[in-house]
Amino acid sequence: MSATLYRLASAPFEAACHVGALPEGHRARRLHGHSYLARVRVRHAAADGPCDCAGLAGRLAATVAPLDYAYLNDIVAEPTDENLARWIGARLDLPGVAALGIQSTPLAGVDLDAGGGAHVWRRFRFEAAHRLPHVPPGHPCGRMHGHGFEVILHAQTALGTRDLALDHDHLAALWAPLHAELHHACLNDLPGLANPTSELLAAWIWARLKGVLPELSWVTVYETVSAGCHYDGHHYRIWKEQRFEAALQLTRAAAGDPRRGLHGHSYVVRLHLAAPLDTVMGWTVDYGEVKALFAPLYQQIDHHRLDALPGLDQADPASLAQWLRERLHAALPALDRIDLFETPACGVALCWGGLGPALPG
Ligand SMILES: Nc1nc2c(c(=O)[nH]1)N=C([C@H](O)[C@H](O)COP(=O)(O)OP(=O)(O)OP(=O)(O)O)CN2
Repeated sequence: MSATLYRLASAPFEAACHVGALPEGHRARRLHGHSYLARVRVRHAAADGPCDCAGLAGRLAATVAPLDYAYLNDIVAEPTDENLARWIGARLDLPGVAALGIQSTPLAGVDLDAGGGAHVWRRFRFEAAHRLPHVPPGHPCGRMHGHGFEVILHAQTALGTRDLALDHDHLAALWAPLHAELHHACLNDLPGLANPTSELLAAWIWARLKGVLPELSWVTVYETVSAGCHYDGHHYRIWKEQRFEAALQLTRAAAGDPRRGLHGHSYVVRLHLAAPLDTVMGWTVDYGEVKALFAPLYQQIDHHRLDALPGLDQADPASLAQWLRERLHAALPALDRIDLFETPACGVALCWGGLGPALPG
């Protein structure tokens, strides 16, 4: 199956603003400040040459530099997240931009797609207990345990020429009654959540909100910091994330590029899988099983020199993601996307499933 490769990059900036486009009395009409993060996802074709995600991260950082420690209203008349994303997109001036996003806090942001759509998201957290009643004896999730769950509500809407797609506060207001039910609860005790897997929790939240939020496009549930599930009303997609530490040398980098010499990174790899729900277990694929099936490959890359691995003489993120795909597809047939970050600011997403790339990433 052919795959689509995206370069992913992000760049932070600190800035002050006030947003007059919001209704009278809204707190963001007052002068305030944010630690912003700009994010971009750019489609990369073989004809584009080497897939240099660090180059993209550098270009994005240079593009947002005029916004750093600035009063944004001097630069963008109405500095909503949507307008900041437009401003950055126009100056980045790159072909193949699939999404350009701004998060004004770690809890909220918006991504603009190439078709003029706005994808608004807001992150929430609740602390709860649960156990999974149908797992085999001895499975750790069969015991009563708990998590600091995180949920992202995603809303997709056409933006047109508007300054603002949807106020994040609207998502927060709709979430509030669910938070009251879920926070400090035992999920198994809630009606409809007798088997509270991430998948069934995401579907439960979807069923509760879709009627009052027609723009709802995905619900994301982070069960732990490293694993979670997306649900869009039809499809379940899960991910499992792992970190690894490795060295490499990019012998084909341009003359003078320090990456021609030995260097290293703390990598993050995120494996995404799309599969139908197992109606007995209430999940798609067990996160623990994904980790176990990845383990033999993980042992080859963690605390190793990547360019010494058989079949991987250039260990740039795109080549490494492809290398992992070739070695994982037999063990994990539901795998349909691999995200690989060499730093928090730069990486790739290799996607070959029928569904578009789901956030995060
Ligand atoms: N597809 C699903 N798989 C699993 C679910 C689930 O809801 N859907 N739930 C669990 C457990 O509840 C467990 O607490 C979380 O799983 P896991 O990522 O395996 O937990 P760890 O944090 O312990 O993982 P490590 O990476 O090994 O630290 C299991 N599977």
